Amino acid sequence: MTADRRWGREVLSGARRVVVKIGSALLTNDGRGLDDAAIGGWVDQMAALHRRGIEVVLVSSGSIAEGMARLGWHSRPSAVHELQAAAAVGQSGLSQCYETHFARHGLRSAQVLLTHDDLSNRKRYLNARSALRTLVQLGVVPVINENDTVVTDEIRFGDNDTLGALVANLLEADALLILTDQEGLFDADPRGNPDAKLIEEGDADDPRLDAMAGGGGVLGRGGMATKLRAARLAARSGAVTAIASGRQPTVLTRLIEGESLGTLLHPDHAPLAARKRWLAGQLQVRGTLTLDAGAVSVLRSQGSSLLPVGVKWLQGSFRRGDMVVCVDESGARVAKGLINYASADAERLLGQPSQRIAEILGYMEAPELIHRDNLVVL
Ligand SMILES: Nc1ncnc2c1ncn2[C@@H]1O[C@H](COP(=O)(O)OP(=O)(O)O)[C@@H](O)[C@H]1O
Ligand SMILES: N[C@@H](CCC(=O)OP(=O)(O)O)C(=O)O
Repeated sequence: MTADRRWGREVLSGARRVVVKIGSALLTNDGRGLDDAAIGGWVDQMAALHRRGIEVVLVSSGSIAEGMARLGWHSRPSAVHELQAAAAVGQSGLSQCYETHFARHGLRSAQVLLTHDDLSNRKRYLNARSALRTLVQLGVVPVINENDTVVTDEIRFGDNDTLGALVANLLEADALLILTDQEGLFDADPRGNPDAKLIEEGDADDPRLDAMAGGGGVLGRGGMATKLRAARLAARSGAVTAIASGRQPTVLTRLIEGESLGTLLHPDHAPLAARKRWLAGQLQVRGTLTLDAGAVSVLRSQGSSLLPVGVKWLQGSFRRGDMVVCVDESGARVAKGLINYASADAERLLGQPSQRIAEILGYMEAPELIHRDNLVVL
């Protein structure tokens, strides 16, 4: 993957707006509260980027670890309400820590806590976008985390890599810089494979990367699997993703200067329109449609709407307007979109030409199951 040199590191040198994500594996002293000195070092680097005129948005984990330390808890609780309480206590500490360090550079920071709902409801998504844009225009560094105290397990980002990518989409950032406890993405998890080799550069959508990226460590949540997924999401708005060690001295400045450090994952396609990116970022999917080969081909090659005639099977219980995923006959994901019919009605339309919809259902909402404006090919 390093042999293909069509990309180049210089893309980072031209970045005007970056999202920096700092993971749990780095932020805490082995799970015992925040590593204040290390955080101070990253803030120094972010301030240096800011001085160069680069807009910086930070996504930072660490609330639960800091909350546990403040509450004197030695092991991570498993009960949700305890985790939520720890997050509430720890988030103040996290915010305070960043504020103090940014203030040393004369910079203001702002705490922004988001939930999946904030980004899946289109109105709230647009609100979040304008608030964040305003903060950035004011020269403030937004410090974003998931609002762990109010989210339920069913609908959460869980890992902050995904949140970082969605923020990169939201703000059309040029780059997502993920700092973690490894030098980058290796061809196998270096924890169990001492001979694993660093992937220096690649295409975010390269399917060969899937087998390499494993799960997370004790403190982190998603591991490389969620970082790879984040790179793919970020690529949808044209952002390049760097995954690098937060322990490398001046890692952020060196990345921006184009130094060969960590892993760089490039977008392989033109950025999607904002609405399609929003669709792609939706995590909650209510049903699955299995498409025949013809439907898969027109969706992929022509960006067509999905008609009932091309759908073979359906799973799940959903309402009109819910998000469903479309797969091919081997189960591989092809597209996602908002469906025009509830599952009970959609079921009756499978394999049928659109002209028969009114006759079968007694009404016709639309000739297609998913209109192409509401469909994103994955
Ligand atoms: N192919 C891989 N290359 C590098 N790290 C990997 C790989 N697969 C799994 N990992 C693991 O991912 C971990 C980093 O992810 P995680 O623990 O979630 O950290 P963070 O809190 O920074 O998101 C590493 O400690 C590493 O053990
Ligand atoms: N939102 C959580 C962090 C989630 C998390 O650990 O994510 P990650 O840093 O991607 O492994 C917190 O602040 O504790």
